[in-house]
Amino acid sequence: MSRILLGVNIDHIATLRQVRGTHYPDPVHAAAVAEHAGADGITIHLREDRRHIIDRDVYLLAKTLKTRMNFECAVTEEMLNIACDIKPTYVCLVPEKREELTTEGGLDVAGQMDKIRAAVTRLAAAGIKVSLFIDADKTQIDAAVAVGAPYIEIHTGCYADAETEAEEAAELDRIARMAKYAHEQGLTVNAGHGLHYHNVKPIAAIPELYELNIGHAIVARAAIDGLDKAVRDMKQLMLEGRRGE
Ligand SMILES: CC(=O)[C@@H](O)[C@H](O)COP(=O)(O)O
Ligand SMILES: NCC(=O)COP(=O)(O)O
Repeated sequence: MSRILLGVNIDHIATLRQVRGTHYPDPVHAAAVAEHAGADGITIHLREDRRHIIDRDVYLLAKTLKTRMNFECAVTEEMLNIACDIKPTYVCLVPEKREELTTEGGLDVAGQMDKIRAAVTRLAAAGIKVSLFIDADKTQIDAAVAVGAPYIEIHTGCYADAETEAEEAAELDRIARMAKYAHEQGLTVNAGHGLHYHNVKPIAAIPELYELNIGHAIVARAAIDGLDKAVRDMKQLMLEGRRGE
């Protein structure tokens, strides 16, 4: 049985911080905890609107991570400049829409080959391993090979959002077939988006997948699992305050 790796996406630790403009919770701290718990890598998405991860996080994490950074970003001059400056182990190029709630689909590599090839070439020249976040689609896989990307990440959002068992099974089958196809083309194949504790096992069973990137569900689980201690700690501090301690 081959190994499958977990990249923990900590974007939504930063979301909690940004919605209140506080200094906590700190994604740098969260990354250290995730690494201690066995994360094989840390994924962050520096969105152009800085809605969660901010530049300060990226630069600090580049210094503090013990594993490796998977830096997700849009294909813009600003983001490519930051990537080449910090030189993470991986850069995953993703599509971005300003108003979207979350990433809605894969990058259209086939529709902008020259632009993506130039970005891949530039990042590779800086010593970065480049991944393309794409749908489980043969045309996009062929395009990823053609532009010289060594990695892809298959967008699992359609599988995660499936409303019926039949739809979910069809999406799983498509992801499994395309992971095999991409692997046969020489690509290292990752997957992610929308994976959670009830849908991850069938995806993890696909033998060609090298790593899964999972964030929202892990952060959500942490909030519930940590709530008991968090309430107890607050009550204890209140008691100490009342006693004048
Ligand atoms: C590309 C991807 O799937 C992740 O970066 C995800 O998008 C992070 O969460 P948000 O979409 O909420 O920024
Ligand atoms: N690229 C997918 C990712 O990093 C995590 O996505 P999600 O688990 O937060 O939906």
